[in-house]
Amino acid sequence: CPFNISCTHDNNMILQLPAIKLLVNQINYTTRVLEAGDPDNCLPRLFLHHNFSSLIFPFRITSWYWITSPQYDEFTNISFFDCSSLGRRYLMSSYGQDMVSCPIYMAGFYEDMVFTNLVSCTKLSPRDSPPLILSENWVYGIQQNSISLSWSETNLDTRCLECKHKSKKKIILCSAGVIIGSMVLVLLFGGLFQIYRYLKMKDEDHARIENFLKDYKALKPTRFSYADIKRITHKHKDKLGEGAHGTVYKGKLSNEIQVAVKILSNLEVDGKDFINEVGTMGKIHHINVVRLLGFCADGFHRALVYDYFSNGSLDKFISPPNNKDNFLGWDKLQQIALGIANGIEYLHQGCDQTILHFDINPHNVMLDDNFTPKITDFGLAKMCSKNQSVVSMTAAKGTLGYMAPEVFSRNFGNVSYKSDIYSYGMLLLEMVGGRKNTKKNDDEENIQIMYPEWIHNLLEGGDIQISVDEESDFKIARKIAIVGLWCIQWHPLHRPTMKTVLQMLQGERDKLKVPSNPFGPTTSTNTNANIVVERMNLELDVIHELD
Ligand SMILES: Nc1ncnc2c1ncn2[C@@H]1O[C@H](COP(=O)(O)OP(=O)(O)OP(=O)(O)O)[C@@H](O)[C@H]1O
Repeated sequence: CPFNISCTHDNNMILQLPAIKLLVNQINYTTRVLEAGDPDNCLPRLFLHHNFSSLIFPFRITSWYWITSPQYDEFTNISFFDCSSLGRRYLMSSYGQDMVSCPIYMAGFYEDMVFTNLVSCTKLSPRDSPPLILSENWVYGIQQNSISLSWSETNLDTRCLECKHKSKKKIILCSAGVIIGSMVLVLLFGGLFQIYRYLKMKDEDHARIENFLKDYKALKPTRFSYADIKRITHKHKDKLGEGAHGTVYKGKLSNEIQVAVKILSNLEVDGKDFINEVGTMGKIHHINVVRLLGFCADGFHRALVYDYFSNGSLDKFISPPNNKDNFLGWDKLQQIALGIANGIEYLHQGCDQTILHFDINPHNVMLDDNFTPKITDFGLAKMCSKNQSVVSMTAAKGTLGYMAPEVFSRNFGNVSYKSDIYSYGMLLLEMVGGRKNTKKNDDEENIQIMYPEWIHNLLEGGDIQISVDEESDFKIARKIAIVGLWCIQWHPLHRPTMKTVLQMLQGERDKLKVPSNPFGPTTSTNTNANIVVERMNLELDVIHELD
């Protein structure tokens, strides 16, 4: 269409022609005439500047009178006046009508200048356009802001004249449609999102379970072939050390985890240590217990695979505090003492069965990168039911210097979890004193076990061998020493449980009572006293093997 008819929101019909816009008052499709006006109420202005007939193409200007009786129509020369200085409603047209809001006045040849007050207006002479001659009826209509336009059936498609204005009903329907559509969309997307979330959750659940099962499997020690062990240790390339039961090598699992592999010596024919180690360590998990990652039982070859600890074992760090190279500091030593106590408490109380280690000593405590202690070497461990207070033992076992007296002889009482407490006490005293409680004789064969009497001297203020720079350090050293002394009481009944040990280590240090010196008041400045065999002169019971 060369023009456009649309409807405004206040239900007005607008005829948009290429250069001008007219307000349509009515359309008669039968007579093919529409009546229109200037939206600004000033049709004369459109005639002043433009060749009007070209502006309204394809419509033609027409008159109702002319349509009905053209013989009455008279044509006249047109003049234009600018009456803006008069203001509105002042001008009277020759037809006796008020002129409203249009400052331009279109006057016919016979216009009464005085009556219409045109003498007060300025006459305009349209420069570009030729002199305009219009019918009187048109002039009247134009002054009233109304003009009739006709179209011929041939040059206009009637569909172009249909108002595209949406009716209120349509708007309501449309809005309702949009709202309902949006709601349906929201519900649809909401539903889809819920389904997506549900599926995602299911996926995550599945992945979680898979990961759990993977971890769960990894928690159980893996069985390796000897070929695996050779591959893990790169054919025993990196030796970490050698103990009584075998040699330890550094290695790497396929997932780059560093491990320590203990290859048990073939001399160990009955394999009890191996069974003990796998049987106990495979079941337990605690921050202060070394994790057994795997084992190998392949023909005569037996091996145990543990987490690797770069700081090695605690014994490396037991040295007099004035040896600054290896000394960890009293705070760290206290943390280590607490960690080991936690580990032992877990073994005694935290599992289905009580696990007695029987070989607590500084060699069997590994230190991880943060110096968190990890108890290892469960070769001598024994599992017993929780309500079993006494353990039958067929032979003394453990490491000299840390073995409880009752493990040597029943004269001192029954073997029980208190035997581990004794070993732990000895370990504590070694940590405080930075010295061994065993001494090799000249022949290197006989090992003398020393009672750390020096500790009593220390606590009584007589020992000057521990160098502590600060008061707080001295308090830690004193606390560890007192707890150590309680743990190494001759009689198992007098030793505290691990729970009590933990309370003592965590509690206020000043409140701890020093246990009595088993040797009575002594004037000796000797820092060690020989235990059991020499001072107590006790006869040891022979413990018979039962099985
Ligand atoms: N998991 C580990 N990570 C790093 N080093 C380790 C690990 N286990 C053992 N070692 C080192 O290997 C060496 C030998 O250890 P092993 O436990 O065989 O002997 P031990 O504890 O010294 O003596 P024993 O056999 O009498 O218990 C030690 O120096 C120890 O520090």
